[in-house]
Amino acid sequence: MKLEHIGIAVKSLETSDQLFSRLLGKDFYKQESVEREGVKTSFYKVGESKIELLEAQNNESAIAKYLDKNREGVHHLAFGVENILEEIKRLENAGFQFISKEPKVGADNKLVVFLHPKTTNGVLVEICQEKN
Ligand SMILES: CC[C@H](C(=O)O)C(=O)SCCNC(=O)CCNC(=O)[C@H](O)C(C)(C)COP(=O)(O)OP(=O)(O)OC[C@H]1O[C@@H](n2cnc3c(N)ncnc32)[C@H](O)[C@@H]1OP(=O)(O)O
Ligand SMILES: [Co+2]
Repeated sequence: MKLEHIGIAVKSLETSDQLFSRLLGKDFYKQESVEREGVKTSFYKVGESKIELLEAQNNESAIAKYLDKNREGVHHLAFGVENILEEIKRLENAGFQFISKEPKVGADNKLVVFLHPKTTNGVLVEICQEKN
């Protein structure tokens, strides 16, 4: 398992891209929209890990709802695993609760599931695996 990315909820990708490019001294390597999640993302490589900036594309988006109640900032931690189905079994046996147990297509060529923050010490956790 590795820290695959840190997801940061932002109001404006354009504004935050300028800030993070200045902060990291590099531009995003990819921008991608995930229709199902109603988000547009920018990805920045930071060593072995990544920063994922997320802007809501509609009011139904989890990011929109999050920003209705919270200021911009760290939204989730994503852990990369070799086999997401095995990891789901291990985590379920370990007592963690999933928002949905069915892996879905995420951004940056991944399959993703999310654990509910009420079972992860208040931190929204994404589990992701490279799509073959
Ligand atoms: C997949 C594309 C991309 C990728 O990397 O590939 C992404 O990362 S997309 C990221 C955006 N999508 C998601 O976050 C999907 C999973 N999230 C959800 O399903 C919801 O956001 C959920 C279930 C975590 C919360 O939704 P809900 O409608 O229940 O919102 P509430 O405001 O009522 O929150 C309930 C409860 O959870 C706490 N909460 C909500 N969001 C977070 C968060 N990001 N981190 C920590 N805690 C969170 C909230 O404070 C409430 O707690 P309570 O004690 O009940 O007040
Ligand atoms: Co993510």
